[in-house]
Amino acid sequence: MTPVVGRKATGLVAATFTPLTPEGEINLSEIRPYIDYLLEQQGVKSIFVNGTTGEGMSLTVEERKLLAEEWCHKGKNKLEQVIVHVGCMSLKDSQELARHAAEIGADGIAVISPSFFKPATADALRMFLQEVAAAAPAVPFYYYHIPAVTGVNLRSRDVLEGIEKQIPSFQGLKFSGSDLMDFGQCVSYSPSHWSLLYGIDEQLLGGLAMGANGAVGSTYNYLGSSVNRLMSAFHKGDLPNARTLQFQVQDILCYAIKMGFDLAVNKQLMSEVSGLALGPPRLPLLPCPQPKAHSIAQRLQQILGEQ
Ligand SMILES: CC(=O)N[C@@H]([C@@H](O)[C@H](O)[C@H](O)CO)[C@@H](O)CC(=O)C(=O)O
Repeated sequence: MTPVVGRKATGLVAATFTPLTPEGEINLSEIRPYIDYLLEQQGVKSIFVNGTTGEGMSLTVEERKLLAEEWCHKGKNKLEQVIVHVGCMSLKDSQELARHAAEIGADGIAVISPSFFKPATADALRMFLQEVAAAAPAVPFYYYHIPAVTGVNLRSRDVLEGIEKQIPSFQGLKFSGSDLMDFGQCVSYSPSHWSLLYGIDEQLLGGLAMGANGAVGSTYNYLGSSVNRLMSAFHKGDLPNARTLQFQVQDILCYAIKMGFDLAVNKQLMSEVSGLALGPPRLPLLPCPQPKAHSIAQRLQQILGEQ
């Protein structure tokens, strides 16, 4: 089978939050202004939807389809890439979402490992990924590694072994892990058309040094402009400046962690910084008290103002 070679994803990719109404229903009307905010205020041109930040696993298949469709339609001719996360606990649900992503013209699909019944080996995980990818064979495919959330600690490098033979549409890896040796081994194994996207925002510089082509993360929703400068400084070889900008991200997150940082806080923080009405998270996540997010947003402005 001829390999599918998609456009290589590079630069910053915002892992989007899912806008909900105060009543907890998906709020599609907020998606157009959200895209405009990312482009105009943060200089972020690509998005990753229905992932961890988007509470994809807490949404129904139908809701995920509606959201993916809205992000793709409203992002058309504006965004560079819309990558849709289609991973589910059920292979059948993942295949349904993969087929749907193909129909709506997604630029890529990504799949996380199932985490209730976990794959016992890298081979088992690759077989799962292969079955999902086969449902949308013309759509560039990414494996999404996030061991702290899934509890699946298989080395990504083992998952990538021979993967293009099984998945001709394989396009890259979204690596949200802290094991830079495993990430480095993935980079050194990768053909040049793959895209290796790093996913721990507070240590992006380490990922870039190891060879990441870009980054996917939640904080690029509201720190994109600053992290774009970090990436440019790195690519120009200006490490002191890149480090200063990375330390700012770390200072913001350290403050947020002290205040009790989780996805609910992160989502409310994005609402505070952007002015978008993203609504509450979905249970079992509990809404973040507004003053907490407000305090983090103030610290963020202060730290960014200090540059
Ligand atoms: C566990 C987690 O949510 N990780 C985030 C990071 O962007 C994370 O929020 C950030 O590094 C702050 O810790 C991303 O890797 C997740 C992500 O890209 C996604 O939403 O799919």
